[in-house]
Amino acid sequence: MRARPWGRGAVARLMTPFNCHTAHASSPHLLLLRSSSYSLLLRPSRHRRQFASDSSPASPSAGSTGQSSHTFMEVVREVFKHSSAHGARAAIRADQKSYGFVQLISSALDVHNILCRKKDGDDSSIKGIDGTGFLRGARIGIVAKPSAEFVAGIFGTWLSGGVAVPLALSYPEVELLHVMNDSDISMVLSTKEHHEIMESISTKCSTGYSLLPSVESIPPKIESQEPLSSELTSSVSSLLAEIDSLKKIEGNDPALILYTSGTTGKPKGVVHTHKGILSQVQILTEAWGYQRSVVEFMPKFSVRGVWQRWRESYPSGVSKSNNAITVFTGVPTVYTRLLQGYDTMNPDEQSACSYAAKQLRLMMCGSSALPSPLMKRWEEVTGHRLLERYGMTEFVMALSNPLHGPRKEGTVGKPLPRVEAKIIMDDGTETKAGVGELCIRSPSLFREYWKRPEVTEESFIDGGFFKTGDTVTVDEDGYFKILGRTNADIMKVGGYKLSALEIEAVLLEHDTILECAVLGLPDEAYGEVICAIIVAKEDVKERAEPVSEPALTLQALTSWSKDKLAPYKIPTRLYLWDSLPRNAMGKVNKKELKKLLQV
Ligand SMILES: Nc1ncnc2c1ncn2[C@@H]1O[C@H](COP(=O)(O)OP(=O)(O)OP(=O)(O)O)[C@@H](O)[C@H]1O
Repeated sequence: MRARPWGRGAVARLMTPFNCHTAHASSPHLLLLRSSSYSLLLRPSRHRRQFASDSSPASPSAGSTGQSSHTFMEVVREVFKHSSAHGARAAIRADQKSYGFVQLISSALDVHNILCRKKDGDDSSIKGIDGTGFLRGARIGIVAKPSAEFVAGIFGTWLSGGVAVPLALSYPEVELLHVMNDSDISMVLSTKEHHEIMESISTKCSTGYSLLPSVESIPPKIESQEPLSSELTSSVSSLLAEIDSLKKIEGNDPALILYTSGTTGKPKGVVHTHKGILSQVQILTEAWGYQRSVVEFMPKFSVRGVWQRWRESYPSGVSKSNNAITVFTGVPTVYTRLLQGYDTMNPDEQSACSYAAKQLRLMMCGSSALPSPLMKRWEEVTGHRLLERYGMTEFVMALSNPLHGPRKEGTVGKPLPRVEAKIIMDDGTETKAGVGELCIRSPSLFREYWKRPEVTEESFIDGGFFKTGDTVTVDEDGYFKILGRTNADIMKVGGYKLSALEIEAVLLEHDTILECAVLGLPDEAYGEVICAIIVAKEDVKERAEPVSEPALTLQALTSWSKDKLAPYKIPTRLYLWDSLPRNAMGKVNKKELKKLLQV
């Protein structure tokens, strides 16, 4: 492994307790693309120069060359070059440590040497490697919590011409084996904490295995904006020369395979290209006003940890900290849990937390429907009207409520810049105001499902629009409303097509109901009947249990629903559960629930 490019002293002169932004992604595969799981924290740069949106859409480079880039790695390289001219820049924070581009690139080159076995001078045993040490699209599995090591692993794979396959830590072994075999992984890279398990699984799959090198962090309390020492400048130059000597990756080359969460079937490998990833970064930078920023990972979600981090960012009555968080994004369950934590605090803590949360620039929500009572309560507590957006593994983000302008409750907003959306009805014709399947065309669209050409073909309609499988409608202002997954949330009851999400939204207004899932169960007379699974609020449960009464009866629910839902939309079966089974994304797998309830 290469010696680190600088000594401690040199690093110490570099670092700036800096102002960029901080992001967390709970699931490694979403790191660069969508912080769709539980939180994304961003803080802005003091410098107004933007990472991508200040450039024209076709010219996303960091700006120093004025040339357009075709891959995210070219952008990273430009930023890296720029950093070397203006001093060190932190790019990532995790576990209270900062990591700059220089450290990340240095580590990425170490990864490249591991993958291509340059160190030993031997021919690599990696399947797919060519004579020049280029991986030619070989798949590299990466197992690491959200961390600098994870990022360096991805960058190192890309520098080597490989395709990164992030492997979720939460996968049970059988699913891990499915993903590794399906994507035909050549080598697995993992951090020390997963060494044992990953080495043994790699052996079972006859796959190469190596540890990810650890990334050196920037020592704390480093003066900001200090120019690089001459020693470091020459290290940077040699790193850049090393990168330049590598074979170039092209925009259309595959970069990532992300496995779908499997809500609607066995996980499929979604292949994203370098060009597509770069487009997604540009689109979101423009739509959500991202600036050059530091990404801060919170490897493990903690209610207390999030509130605490906001309070540290904005202490009451004192000016904000240098590392202040400015953007946060989560799935609805995250906001529910944050509010539960808030409710257990004393009034002083509550007011400090509310004050801190109010100071953030932006808070977003997505991945599943945001219940109205949750949206309202969050606004009361933090002053933030959550920006709801819609995304999917296949194109990452496509629709969003606006950064500036009305954020409409119950909708996911309009198409993002350069994204087109249309609604196709059952007969294949387009509707401008009716109900149908949402189809998306976007520069960020995936290329194909890995090794599933038929499924890929079936998923597109003429003109390159991708069929999302979601049933939607659009209002008079062009805001889209998600009615649900066509094959899981759309119920066919006595000739009516009903949206489970719409019924859930109404039920959640009931005082007793904390969470609910509505689904259709087979019925001979009606085709399907509406079934509601309900989790009652804690205080209601506590009152009901001692007197052995249910927290809610079907009769009570029916009479409450009468003036809120049409008669054919009122559930006719009710289950009271202690909790709803949710996957890592906080989603309920209705296909599984249906199987369970039909037994
Ligand atoms: N804001 C939102 N409101 C309602 N639903 C949403 C929202 N954002 C995303 N979704 C749902 O999440 C889906 C995309 O999630 P993801 O790509 O993880 O797939 P999945 O359905 O969870 O899994 P799989 O593709 O394996 O079936 C969308 O198709 C949509 O049904």
